[in-house]
Amino acid sequence: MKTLTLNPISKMNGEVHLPGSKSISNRVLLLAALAEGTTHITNLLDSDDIKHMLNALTALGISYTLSVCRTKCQVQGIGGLFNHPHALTMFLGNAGTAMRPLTAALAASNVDVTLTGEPRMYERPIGHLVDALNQWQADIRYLGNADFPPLQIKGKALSGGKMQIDGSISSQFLTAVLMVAPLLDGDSEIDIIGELVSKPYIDITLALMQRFGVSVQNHDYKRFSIRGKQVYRSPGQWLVEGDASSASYFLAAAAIKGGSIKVTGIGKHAVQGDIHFADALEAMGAKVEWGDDYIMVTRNELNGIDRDYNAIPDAAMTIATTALFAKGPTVIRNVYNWRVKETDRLAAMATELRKVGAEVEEGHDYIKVTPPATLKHASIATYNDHRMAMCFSLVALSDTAVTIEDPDCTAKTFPNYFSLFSQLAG
Ligand SMILES: O=C(O)C1=C[C@@H](OP(=O)(O)O)[C@@H](O)[C@H](O)C1
Ligand SMILES: C=C(OP(=O)(O)O)C(=O)O
Repeated sequence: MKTLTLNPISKMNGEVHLPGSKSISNRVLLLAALAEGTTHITNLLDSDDIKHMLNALTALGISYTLSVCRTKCQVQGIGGLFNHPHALTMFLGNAGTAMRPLTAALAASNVDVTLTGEPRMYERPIGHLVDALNQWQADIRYLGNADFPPLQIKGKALSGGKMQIDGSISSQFLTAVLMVAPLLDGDSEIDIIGELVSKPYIDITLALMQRFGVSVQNHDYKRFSIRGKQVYRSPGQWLVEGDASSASYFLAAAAIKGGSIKVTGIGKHAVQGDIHFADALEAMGAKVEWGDDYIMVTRNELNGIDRDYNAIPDAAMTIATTALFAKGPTVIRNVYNWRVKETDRLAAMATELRKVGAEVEEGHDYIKVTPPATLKHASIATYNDHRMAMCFSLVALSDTAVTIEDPDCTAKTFPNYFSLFSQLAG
């Protein structure tokens, strides 16, 4: 297996222009395909998750042109739901932002599609979404285990109406039904069962739908009302914000071993909740400066903090390895759904943090990290989880090297992460 050893780094400094947000890239591609008009997207993310969405759109007959660098894309919208005469099979890798929204959009389209993915995708639950769509009389079958992909979808016109959806495991299920609801014949009223997780991702969905001309009434994240028979209209140009989750590794690196690092492409007005990772770093002691199009972090003494990270589950992983450099313990709370992402992230994080010498308490939905006096060299297993690989690069900001197994797993969201990270070292 390929490994990458990062030698100890004494200082991190510089500026990074962030690749486009994964969450926004895949939403905009889908909305642009369903909209009337042409959407000219710039700063599109070029990574595996986005390739899966693009391949799905190709299979469905959507016309688009992609620039050579794959960060500019011009999408010709079809002004409504998909319509494809032949049965299709689509491989969606491990991209939640492709699998979940496409499941809802295809269930309401004139298509016959089998959705497949990587082995881990077959362990990531989708039952809450399928149960919800069944209340609208969708025809979706499990081809493997009940409640998990692969799925067979015989799409047909759905008329919307009342729906109850469980929001306690993933917000992506709600995102999926919100995006399709305006295109149905009838009005929809969606009630959330349980406490909705990862709420800021719903804000991203609603903000993007708004830019495509459709508004949703949000009753305190407990009920959503959407009129049917609407049309998405392309806003014309779309500049994708930088990826705030990807920014977290650089901002944490600055907090630990700056100097200062400035990330550009996101700023104080960004729509992604993960920009608030910078608030957590500030609460730990780092200095943070916010601009319209940048966030800059400067090193300071770091202290462990105890927080609820339900709103920012992806960036919260970066707090777990930043904790190795803080005084006192750090507690990351209310992240049960780490267990159903690229790997069981609570278990993986606990195992790998212990390898570098940390004392770790792994709870049902939290992790407590107490740093060691000195870090130990270790070979870090990454579980085909891009964020495990990126988080553990921070261990090199010590007097100890770190070896990252299968570093190429960052291709899911950030193929050139390690080269950008190394450029800031010195
Ligand atoms: O909607 C999105 O773009 C995402 C929502 C989050 O998932 P959950 O809602 O499952 O927590 C996040 O972890 C994922 O990386 C992207
Ligand atoms: C959970 C993640 O991905 P997905 O969009 O596949 O859910 C992630 O990127 O951390």
